[in-house]
Amino acid sequence: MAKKVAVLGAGSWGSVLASLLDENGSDVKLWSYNPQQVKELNEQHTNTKYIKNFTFSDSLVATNDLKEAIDGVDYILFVVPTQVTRSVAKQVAAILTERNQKVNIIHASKGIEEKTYLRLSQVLAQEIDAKNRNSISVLSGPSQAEDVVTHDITLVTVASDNAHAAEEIQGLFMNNYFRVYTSDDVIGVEIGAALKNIIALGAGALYGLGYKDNAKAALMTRGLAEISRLGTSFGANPLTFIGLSGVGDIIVTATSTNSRNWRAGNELGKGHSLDEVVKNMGMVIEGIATTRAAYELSKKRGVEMPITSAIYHVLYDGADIKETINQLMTREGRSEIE
Ligand SMILES: NC(=O)C1=CN([C@@H]2O[C@H](COP(=O)(O)OP(=O)(O)OC[C@H]3O[C@@H](n4cnc5c(N)ncnc54)[C@H](OP(=O)(O)O)[C@@H]3O)[C@@H](O)[C@H]2O)C=CC1
Ligand SMILES: O=C(CO)COP(=O)(O)O
Repeated sequence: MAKKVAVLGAGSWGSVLASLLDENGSDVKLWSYNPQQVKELNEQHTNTKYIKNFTFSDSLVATNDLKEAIDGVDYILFVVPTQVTRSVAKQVAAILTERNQKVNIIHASKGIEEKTYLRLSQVLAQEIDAKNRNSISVLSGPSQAEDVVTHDITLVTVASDNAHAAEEIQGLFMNNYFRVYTSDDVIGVEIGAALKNIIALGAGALYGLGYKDNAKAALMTRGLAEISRLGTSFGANPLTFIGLSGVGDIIVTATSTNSRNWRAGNELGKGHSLDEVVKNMGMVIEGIATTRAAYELSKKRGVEMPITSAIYHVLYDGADIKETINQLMTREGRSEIE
């Protein structure tokens, strides 16, 4: 029997994942808090603000009513921006508790919550009572929505606290263009996914400033080194960082001109202000808040993260980008592997 899935968040990624699940035969409800967007999805079968030149199948149903969206579902997939995940989870939790309903939770968002420094599986575990959930899983990897919607070959990972749930979710999403691997390293997958956005911002900025391929490779490689340092300090498996949600996602996000983080960095590199960049993007640029969260987290944990720190000072202290790059390059020499 078809699994019932509620997809919460109808931005680029939520609507494309909902479409993929619908295509795979799941019974999908796509929830958006924006009634205009729901109307457009149900009547025109388009989502023009977020996914250009694409018509969704008329079997994909959107709703503005959260109670209706999650009624009787097997899975709830959260795909709202990181910093609003807690508020949506609170609303979901109240409904599940009232109905005494038990579900499997998945999220596909990429970030660290500001102030609490929590990964999203931790946020969801705090908000949704254990008696209302069987499992919490994260779906992540190099997967630009714009490429998934055109059926480009895409490989991702589902990491879970429950091996059986990971395999079920793998089956739910897999098809001939979307291949899913399982993992038990929730910490590594979430940290890799969240922090690669910082590196994508940096890669875009380097490009905007006129730096070339060597600079990009340097940033991506040393960026991954510091992400791994932070991740392993929390107990992540180091091998996760050379997998899809580590190096894989850095490659796509730090090189794709579709990446919002890369594009934002590029605009900053060309001299535009952060306010201007955020205003013109009209979509979430997760790396901005996650840079601050990761910077503060690295200080608290005593983990050295020079690239994150440099990008933090550019974003939040108005530091000059060229001068910041010069400071990074002229630090004392050291061994590559420490
Ligand atoms: N886009 C991609 O290719 C990929 C994105 N991701 C991750 O998925 C997550 C979502 O990204 P994406 O879909 O691209 O983001 P978008 O900016 O495209 O869309 C965000 C969606 O969230 C909605 N939203 C904003 N605030 C709230 C709120 N308070 N409550 C409910 N809904 C809200 C927006 O509605 P409104 O329009 O009304 O503001 C919009 O529908 C991010 O963490 C991102 O890193 C992961 C892999 C790929
Ligand atoms: O995470 C992504 C691809 O894997 C999408 O990144 P952006 O949010 O930068 O577009």
